[in-house]
Formats: sequence, structure tokens, C-alpha cells
Amino acid sequence: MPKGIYNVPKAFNEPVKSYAPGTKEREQVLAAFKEMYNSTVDVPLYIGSEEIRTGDTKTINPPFDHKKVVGHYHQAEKQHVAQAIEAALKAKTQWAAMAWEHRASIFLKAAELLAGPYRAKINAATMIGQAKTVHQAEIDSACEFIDFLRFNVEFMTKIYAEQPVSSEGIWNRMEHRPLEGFIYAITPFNFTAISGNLPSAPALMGNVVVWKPSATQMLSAGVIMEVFKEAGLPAGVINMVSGNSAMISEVLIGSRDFAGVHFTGSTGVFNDIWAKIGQNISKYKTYPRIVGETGGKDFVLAHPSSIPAQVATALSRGAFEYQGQKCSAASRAYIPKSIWPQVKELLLADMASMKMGSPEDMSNFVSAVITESSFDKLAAFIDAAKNANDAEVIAGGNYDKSVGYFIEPTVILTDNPKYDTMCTELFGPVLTIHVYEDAKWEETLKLVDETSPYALTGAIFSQDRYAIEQATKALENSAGNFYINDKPTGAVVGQQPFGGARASGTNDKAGSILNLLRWVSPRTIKETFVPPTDYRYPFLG
Ligand SMILES: NC(=O)c1ccc[n+]([C@@H]2O[C@H](COP(=O)([O-])OP(=O)(O)OC[C@H]3O[C@@H](n4cnc5c(N)ncnc54)[C@H](O)[C@@H]3O)[C@@H](O)[C@H]2O)c1
Ligand SMILES: N[C@@H](CCC=O)C(=O)O
Repeated sequence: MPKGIYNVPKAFNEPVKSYAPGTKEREQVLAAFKEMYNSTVDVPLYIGSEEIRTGDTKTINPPFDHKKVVGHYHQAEKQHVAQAIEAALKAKTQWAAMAWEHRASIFLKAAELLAGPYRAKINAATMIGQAKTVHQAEIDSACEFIDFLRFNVEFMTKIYAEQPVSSEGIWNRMEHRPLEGFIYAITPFNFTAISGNLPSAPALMGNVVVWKPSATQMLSAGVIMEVFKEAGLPAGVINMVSGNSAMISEVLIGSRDFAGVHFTGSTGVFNDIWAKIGQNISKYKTYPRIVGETGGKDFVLAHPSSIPAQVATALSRGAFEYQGQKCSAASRAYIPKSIWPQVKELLLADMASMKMGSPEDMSNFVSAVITESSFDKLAAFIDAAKNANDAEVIAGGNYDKSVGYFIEPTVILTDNPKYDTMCTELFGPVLTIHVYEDAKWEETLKLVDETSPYALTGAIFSQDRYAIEQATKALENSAGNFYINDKPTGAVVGQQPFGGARASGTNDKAGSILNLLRWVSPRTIKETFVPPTDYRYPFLG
């Protein structure tokens, strides 16, 4: 037990390295890339203290060179998932009882390992396995992951410090217990940082976790487990299983000890998980916490007063960085007629200069999309737009999967504001633009709000403060992360807590105190120093 009321190191955002030619970090990441690309890793299941190799493996292939094999990962069977629950529950008592400063130390050490000795490795794994350019890998797998770890430690101490008042003669205390049971963390392919945060945030608060990464993030998932182990995380606190998602969910959500799910991924999958939890509700020891951050159809709305170069740059970056595979990516835009010719000219010039290929070639701005099924889906939407009466492809539109799953950054222009790609999440480098009459600004605000079921991110551009105020109010429920004169991507931990409502999730704001509060169950303790010894009130005489 602590013998002091400790202060933790002040959290700060990890500075983003430049990787400019001639820098040490560029040399290091390229060396790590080469080494990983020319070897084959074998990613096991991590259950308790064991690394389990089931022999039922799947290959890991870089999306930009899909015939290349850079490793294998092992798939779990039912018995392994049950074993992971057992290992978690076995670790629980000791982990939950460990003094908080030791839990904090483990995750602060993980942050420093990522900032130093593991930086090149985790970035290279993210570049290869998830097809991120070096800058996109750096802001995700290095900086955002480090930020989650550092800031969560600080938030944890704020939660513990928040105490009720005590009136004379009594002492009221609040303790924040971990949940009874285990947490199921399910993570998406597109952010290594999210994969690290979803199991580690509940673990930091004293919980034990079974983590299921995405099949297309296994290369960096393996590195995350290496980092946690080297940081000193005790066996069984975070157990990693991969394989058939439906089977894994059936076992975990079907367990009496299931205490919560920490999910990030698509809305459909989250809805299924919620329904499964509902079906099992009478089985659980405690009501499970359900936290899910899901899809988006994120908008950029320009006012006639906005500056065309700013709008065009926000679209180039917001829509096409990481091939549009951010839940926050700008995927629908509303541009007033008066500035459209300039915005169009600048945007198309930007796009003409974007190079696409392997992340190893650092002159590439974009790379491949994650899988063949994603490629096929995107190609079908592009073809449909080419054949539509109410839409046209005005830039890009080509695709080729012979070597990698390459989809050219594409812009669809539509005069139908409810055109399919204005409403449906595509999750790729496809931006749909609707040009509106300047006089229809207010109608367009309504349109932006009502067009999609999602409410994750959105951006408005304007030089007119009245218009900014009006849009901020009109779009109050349209986005959980709302940007004024900035692109809708790139939230920073501690600065722009992230998440949305409506079909975009439970809005529990990853990278904030609000998220950590979901992983504890407070107990109020009242202690009376001198208890009464007579039941009669004074007025009874
Ligand atoms: N709101 C956010 O913060 C946020 C962040 C990143 C990604 N996303 C969303 O994630 C999606 C893209 O990621 P993805 O393609 O990895 O999503 P996905 O929904 O296909 O997969 C997410 C995770 O769920 C797993 N899964 C699939 N079926 C399952 C089941 N029946 N039971 C349990 N797990 C199951 C997958 O294996 C993966 O680990 C997009 O919709 C994007 O908007 C949202
Ligand atoms: N937090 C990231 C998006 C995560 C989802 O993919 C951003 O703000 O761009």
C-alpha cells in the first residue's frame, strides 16, 4: 500500500518526428522496415504466462504487396478463449490489489519504450501491416499510443483524487474498484494506438482483459504485446487471442464473468455485440459496461466567406491521408457555388501531385487499402458513380489490385445531396462533394445534420463569425468532434477527446477521464468517529 500521496509525471504530448531526409529517425525506421519486410514473424496467442502456437495459422501480407508474406499469426480455438478467461481471472486478485503507482509505472514505462527503443519497430510494423506512410504511422503507433498511456495515468490519479466532502465527526471516502470479472477489448485495423489503448485503459484501472485484435493488424499487435511484457505487465492481465470473431465473442460474451466490452470498429459489428450482450443479460454477475466507438460519415462544410486554399487543403488531407481509412475522414463535403471553381482547381492540383505506392518510398502520400474486400467494395462504389445520372467522378477513379490494393484518391461530384456516397460510410479514399447555392446556407446546415445516421466528426470553414456561431448551434448533435477552420481528422489525446454519438458510438471519449470512469465501480465509504449510543432525538426530552 502507498506510503505517500504521490504525484505522477505531468503528461505531455509526444512530439511528432519529421522523418525528413538525413534524419536519424528516418534511417532507423527504414532499417526496421527492411528487417521486418525480409523476415517472417510468428505471432502467438498470449494467454497468462504462455505464448501459444496452435498451428492453425493465417499469413500476414502487406496490403501494398499482397503476395508477400511477412509473417503468420495463430488462431485460437474455443478452448483457448476459455483458457484466456481463466488466465485473466487468475491474475485478477493480485492485479486489482496492486498499489496504483505500480500499475502506473508499468504503463509509463511502456510509453517510454515506445518513445525510444520500440519506436522504429512499432512504426515499421504499422507501415507494413496496415500500409501507413511513415508520418501516419508516427502520429498513430508512436505518438498517439504514447499519449494514451501517459495521459491515462494522469486521468487515473484525478479520478482517485476526486473525493466527497465530509461533515463534522465523519469521514466520507470514495474508492474506485475495478469491475467484477474481465473486460473484452475488440480493436479495429486502422489505428495501432487504439489497439494499444482499448486493452490498456481498463487494465490501468485494475481490470483484467481479454483482447481480440483485428486480423489485419496482427503485425503491430504482436509488437504491442512485446512492449507490455517488457514494461513488466504481469502475466494474465492482458491476454491476446485472435481467430474467428464470432466464436471468440460467443465464448467471452457468454461468460458469467463478462464485465464489459471496450470496442472500436464498425457500427454493424457493435450492434451485433450489443444484441448478444442483451441476450445473455440475466447470466452476468454484474451489469456489463458497453463502450463502443463506431463508424462515421464525416463532413466538411464551407461557408461562402471561407478561404478556398484552406478548404482545399482540409479536403486533400482530411479525405485522403491514410487512404481515407480513418473513422474521422472527410467523406462528404458541401461547397458554395461561388468558391467551388477555386476549391476544385486547388483540390484537383493537389490530387494530381499525390503519389501512391509502398510506404518504404517516402515520397508516397498514400498507399493501398487494407484488404481485397475493401478494395472490391470501393471499386464498386466508384463504378456506380461513373454510371450514375446524378453523380460523376471528377478526379481519380482508377484502381488496380494486381500488386497491392490500390485505389486512386477519388472525388465524386453530385447534385443529389442524398446520393449514396453522401450517406454511406465507405472507409476509403473517396470523397463526395455537393455544391450548394450560396443563398441556401441555412438549408445546407439542416442537410448536413440530417443526411447520415452518424455523428462522429465534422468541420466548418468560415471567416464570418455569425456563420460560425450559427453552424456551431445548428450542428450541435451532428458531430462529437467539431472543427472550426480545420480538417476533421487528427484529434490529439488530452486536447481533443475523441468520439461521437448517434450511430457513431457511446461517445465515451477515448483519451479522456470519461473513458476511464467506465472501467471502475465506485464504492462510497462512510466512517463515523463517535457513533451515537442512544436512539432518542434530543427533542423527545
Ligand atoms: N469511432 C472511432 O473512434 C473509430 C476509430 C477507428 C475505427 N472506427 C470504425 O471502425 C471501422 C473500421 O475498422 P474495421 O474494419 O477493423 O472494423 P470492423 O467492425 O470490421 O472490425 C472491428 C473489430 O471487430 C471484430 N469483429 C468483427 N466481427 C465481430 C464479432 N462478431 N464479434 C466480435 N468482434 C468482431 C474485428 O475482427 C475487429 O477486431 C469503421 O467503421 C470505422 O469508422 C471507429
Ligand atoms: N482519432 C483519429 C481517428 C481514429 C479513427 O479512425 C482522428 O482524430 O483522426
